Amino acid sequence: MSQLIGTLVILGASGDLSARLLLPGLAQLLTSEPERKLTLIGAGSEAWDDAKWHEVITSSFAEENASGATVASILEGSHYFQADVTKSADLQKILDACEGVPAIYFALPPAVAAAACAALQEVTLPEGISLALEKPFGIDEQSAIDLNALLLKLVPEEQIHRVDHFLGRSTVLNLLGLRFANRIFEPVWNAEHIEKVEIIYDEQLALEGRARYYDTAGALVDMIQSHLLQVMAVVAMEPPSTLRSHDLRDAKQLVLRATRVWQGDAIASSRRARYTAGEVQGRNLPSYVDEQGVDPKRETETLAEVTFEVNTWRWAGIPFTLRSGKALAERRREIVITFRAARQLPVGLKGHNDPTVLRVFLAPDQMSLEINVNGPGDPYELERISLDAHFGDGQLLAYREVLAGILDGDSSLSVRGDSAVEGWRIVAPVVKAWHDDEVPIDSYRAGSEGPTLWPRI
Ligand SMILES: NC(=O)C1=CN([C@@H]2O[C@H](COP(=O)(O)OP(=O)(O)OC[C@H]3O[C@@H](n4cnc5c(N)ncnc54)[C@H](OP(=O)(O)O)[C@@H]3O)[C@@H](O)[C@H]2O)C=CC1
Ligand SMILES: O=C1O[C@H](COP(=O)(O)O)[C@@H](O)[C@H](O)[C@H]1O
Repeated sequence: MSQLIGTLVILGASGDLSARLLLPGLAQLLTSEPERKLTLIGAGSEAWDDAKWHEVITSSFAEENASGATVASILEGSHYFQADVTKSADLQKILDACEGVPAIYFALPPAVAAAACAALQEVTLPEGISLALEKPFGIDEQSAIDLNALLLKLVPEEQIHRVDHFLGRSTVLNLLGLRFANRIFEPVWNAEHIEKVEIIYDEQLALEGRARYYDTAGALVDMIQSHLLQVMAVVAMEPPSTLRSHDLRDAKQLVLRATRVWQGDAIASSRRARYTAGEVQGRNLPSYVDEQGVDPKRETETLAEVTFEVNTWRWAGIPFTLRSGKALAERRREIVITFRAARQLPVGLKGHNDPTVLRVFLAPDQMSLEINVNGPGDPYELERISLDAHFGDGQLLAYREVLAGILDGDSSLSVRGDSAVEGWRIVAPVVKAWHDDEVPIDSYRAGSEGPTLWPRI
């Protein structure tokens, strides 16, 4: 750890991301690495004072049982600024109060974050300042290109962190270790031996009061355009020679550049649906369209599934299906690699020649390898077993890793500008087909496994 940043400024400090994810992540980081020295500044439109801000920090830190001298000093030295962060004068005042090199975290709605970046053009920026932006980065390919151009007028690429907390996950690093530190996987990690790849992120959580953002995004933009395509890029990348930022990001970008909707047919290779009233884990949920702040005319999907192809020598012809949805029966967060079945079973072996399946589970980090063995009983009869393993500590918060990257100036796990644009390019045909109503919006009961007619993956 060699920390470059002296002050972390959270713009949008009164929002959900700040209280629920950023502050607990910071608490975990500072508790486990007490040698870090940091000043924390919060800014937002709410008329809070320092006392109210300290209350918010204290309550978020308590969730992680934060303790230690750094944690105490954070509270003591932290200030809150009521500000309109789209005004240069307000931003200048905040930056003038920073100690050491600041990092600005834009925990703001995307349009406000873009306006705040525009306002930074009129501000004197301290040398070395880092800018951390949340997803969605822009609202389409062109706006992402424009936002990149604006950011690059302010700071060099190395000082921009386009946060994708799925890349902060130790699971993704575990995936690299699994693939590249074992001789048994890499030689079969290709179209010759793999039949299909699925990346599934089913949530039991529903809208959770986030209509203001979610109703204009939907599951495709919220999860597939950003997080799941990034995870797919890690699954499909060529072996990087180092884990340094350039190598890792180049390898991911090569995958994304080669990716398009399956057979170029956005209508046939995508599905969308929206939940109706139901019960999830004992919670009664209204229909999505009846949630406060939702405009039913937008036809926002809460479940999206899209199949892509990666047109490289390694992957040509292999479907990569990405799915994510809310208010589903089960929480499923897994990467499923289905291998091709054995070419031929020796005559005499009975039972199914089921393909080997490798499942990598995301948070908590686990894996299972489902294989055929000659189990107990009839030794000629094949049986299915699963070799299960837990990767290290499943308790690390993704935002702890995100914040560590920002504070240490390590952008290897954040999304590079060209990658952010590529994500929009890849999903654009699906966005258009859905917008033009060429793919019907199905429905599913909250607490179910999804629309009954959808094949289960
Ligand atoms: N919440 C989550 O689970 C996740 C969120 N994200 C991303 O994080 C970002 C923020 O999301 P979230 O926290 O949920 O959103 P919220 O709406 O909860 O918070 C946004 C905050 O920004 C403030 N704000 C808006 N406009 C201004 C302004 N002009 N000046 C100062 N403050 C302003 C809001 O204040 P006010 O309410 O007073 O307008 C609010 O405190 C989004 O890009 C989202 O996609 C990413 C991953 C997960
Ligand atoms: O970015 C987002 O991610 C969460 C899912 O991530 P998790 O780490 O909280 O499981 C998702 O619920 C949310 O809609 C999305 O904006």
